[in-house]
Amino acid sequence: MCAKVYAYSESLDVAKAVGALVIKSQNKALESGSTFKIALSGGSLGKVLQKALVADKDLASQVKWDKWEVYFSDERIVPFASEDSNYGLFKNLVLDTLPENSPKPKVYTIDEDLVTGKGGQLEGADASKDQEIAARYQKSLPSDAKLDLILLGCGPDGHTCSLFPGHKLLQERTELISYISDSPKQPPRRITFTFPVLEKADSIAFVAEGAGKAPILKEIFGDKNSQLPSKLVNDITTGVAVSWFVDHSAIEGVEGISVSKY
Ligand SMILES: O=C1O[C@H](COP(=O)(O)O)[C@@H](O)[C@H](O)[C@H]1O
Repeated sequence: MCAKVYAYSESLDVAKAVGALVIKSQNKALESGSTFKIALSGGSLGKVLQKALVADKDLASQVKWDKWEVYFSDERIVPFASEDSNYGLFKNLVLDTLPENSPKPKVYTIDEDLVTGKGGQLEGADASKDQEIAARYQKSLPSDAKLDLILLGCGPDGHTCSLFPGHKLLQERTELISYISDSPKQPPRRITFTFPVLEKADSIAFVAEGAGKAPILKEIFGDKNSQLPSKLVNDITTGVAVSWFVDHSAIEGVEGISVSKY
């Protein structure tokens, strides 16, 4: 495992470091291409992105939104207006706060019509529909499925994206985006990146903060035999650069890491 760990005492400093990584990754992508392909997660990452890309005026001034192509590493199968929507979180905390005249990114979302049907209400669980939602989202990926940067969270159980411990999706090698109907974390219906997409990325960065994450980070970094999803991402050997941006409370008592400052 060669994941780099960047640790800070203050949450704002974590956000600033994540913002600096995003800008560095953006500029690297634009040296050789016309767009910056980034995948975002939901959960606690929402507020980190708001601090990094909106509230921090220096970093915000460096974001070339019109060059961005935004994907979601996982998405809950709920209406966009739901508080559970990862897209809805990014829209509320970042997109809707951009100035009226600001360039806007191209954002790839799941097909909400498939989520709500004609009635506009969330329809019941239906594996074939969730498979269709995943398949359609997979079609929105770049043809080579290569993303420049994937920002991931790490749940208290070690899940990342919507890849949960012990789930068969950890072994999925064909579908780039698959679905889960029985997520152990609410809501139950989700789509998620699978490892073939993660393995193709140029760079992956986890963001994990708070003492509540220390126990799982102890396993992720301390147990070489751990099969936790976040640990398996650390173990990817396809050349993707994996890093962690944490606060000191999240790594309290965690062994097996050498801490840097970004
Ligand atoms: O359910 C989810 O959880 C993970 C981790 O969230 P966090 O709040 O513990 O950082 C998140 O990365 C993922 O996008 C989300 O669907």
